[in-house]
Amino acid sequence: MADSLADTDTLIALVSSIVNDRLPQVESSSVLEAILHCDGDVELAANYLLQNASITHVGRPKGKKRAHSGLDAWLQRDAPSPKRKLVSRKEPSPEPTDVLVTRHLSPAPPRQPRSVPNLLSVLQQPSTSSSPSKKPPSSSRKPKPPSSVPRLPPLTLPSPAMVAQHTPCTLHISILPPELACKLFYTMVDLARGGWKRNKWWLFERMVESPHRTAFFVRKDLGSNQDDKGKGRERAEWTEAAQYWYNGTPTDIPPAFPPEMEEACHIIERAVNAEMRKRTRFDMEWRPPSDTPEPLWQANVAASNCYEGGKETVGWHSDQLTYLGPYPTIASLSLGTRRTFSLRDVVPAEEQEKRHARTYNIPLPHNSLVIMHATTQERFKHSIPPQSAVDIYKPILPRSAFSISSVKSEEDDKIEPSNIRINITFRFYRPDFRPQSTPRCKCGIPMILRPDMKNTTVAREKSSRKPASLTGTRKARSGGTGREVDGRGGGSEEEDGGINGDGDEEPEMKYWWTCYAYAQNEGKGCGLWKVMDMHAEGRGWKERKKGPESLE
Ligand SMILES: O=C(O)CCC(=O)C(=O)O
Ligand SMILES: [Fe+2]
Repeated sequence: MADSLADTDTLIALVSSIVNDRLPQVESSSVLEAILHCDGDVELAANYLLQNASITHVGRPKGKKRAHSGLDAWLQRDAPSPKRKLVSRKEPSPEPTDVLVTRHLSPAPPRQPRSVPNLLSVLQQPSTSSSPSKKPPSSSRKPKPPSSVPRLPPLTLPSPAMVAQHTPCTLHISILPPELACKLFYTMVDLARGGWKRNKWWLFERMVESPHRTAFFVRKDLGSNQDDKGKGRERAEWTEAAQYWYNGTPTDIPPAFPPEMEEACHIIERAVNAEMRKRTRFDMEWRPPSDTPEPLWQANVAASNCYEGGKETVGWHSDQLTYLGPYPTIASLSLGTRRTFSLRDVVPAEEQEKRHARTYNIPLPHNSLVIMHATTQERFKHSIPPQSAVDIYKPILPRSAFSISSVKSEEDDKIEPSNIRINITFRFYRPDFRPQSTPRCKCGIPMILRPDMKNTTVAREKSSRKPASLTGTRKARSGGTGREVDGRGGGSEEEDGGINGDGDEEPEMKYWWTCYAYAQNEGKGCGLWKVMDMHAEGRGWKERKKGPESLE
């Protein structure tokens, strides 16, 4: 998916391009690990890699032309990079032999003052002007807390209770009947082997590739009360949207959910709706029309990832909201080998001098579901980090128990241990964010929607806002759920404004439409961005009430 890969994979490609002269063979998992250790600081991560590769002299070999001078020039324009001395550490002790082993970088060096813009903030923050602009952000250096503010170590959240306490997610163990989970695992592994792709996109002058394989599915039986024509139109539109899962690459018509996925989806929908009914909702969240029997949440697409071994990863990102809209709920099923799902909160601009972000690690066993509730995409980034070792997953039944393949072999009777993790994210693409409504940039390409995670737009507008709204913003950020649970059920539009009161408790999250052409257009785009305006764009349940010209 375009969104999910842009952030950290952008960093990976940038760091790789810097160290490439000296470390042409460096693996993306090692680069990623260096970036994680160095908190997203490109230069520090590059130096760290070079240091770990026992290269003592940082600099360019004489006479060798740098391949990406444009990018380098851009990186260095802000501040020249001084040479840094980094401490070299030892490799960790050898891993046990019954697990997969990949090369593991040593712990992070002591942090150094930054001299190169942090690419995460540069790439994600538009300029402070609210009009469309292609100017890069004026301030790329984030304020940092004084050294007296403690850095909180990563916290492992092994239980559903701890996940709910610290994050806006819920964890559901053994969500599917064991046989169904096992069968779905086999089905997805076979599909992945049959041709799932690594996402590819342009980064400046270089084509980069995701460190895992992926696929996108559209649900055939949407179960809504639309007629066949309506359903057909909706399917066609989401098919068009599918290419954005592949970073804007035009794609074939995505396949329908396989039967096992459909069966799993029904169970997952029940769990998601039960959970959503316990939570209050945001004004900008989706509400089904009051005259339909539709549940609060109904998956109409699914994206799947296959990670083979501990080296395959997905970098820090929040999911692109182009079709999900604000405050989406995403249900993420894990099958196969247990991997760690990491969440890290994004510190808003107004708190950046007061606290550090914290990483939360959730081990996800086979057949577990993480529901990323509203605010997860707005307040946190998530990743599947590389692991030096993974546990082997042993399916409970052999393939032959399911007659999955038409050609039977003796192998089908054996239970093969696996180092593969399959992830399926069930998603609801909103009717009021359907592709025909996506604004286009000057390149003529649909833009992508991203949340203003750092609240830079709100911070800018602070002076013109009423104090109650500020309280609401903070309230929604604190605590695990990111909002108050009032135990009310339902939450159809008839409750009219009651879901978050008069809006005072709703964080004033802003969203930006940004040019996305660069991902496929050899790294070139127009850089256009603009703030999304639900009202002016006719989106959301309030606009739906206003009449026929609205989007639904
Ligand atoms: O594999 C996972 O659990 C996360 C995948 C993910 O974040 C994504 O596909 O957007
Ligand atoms: Fe994601």
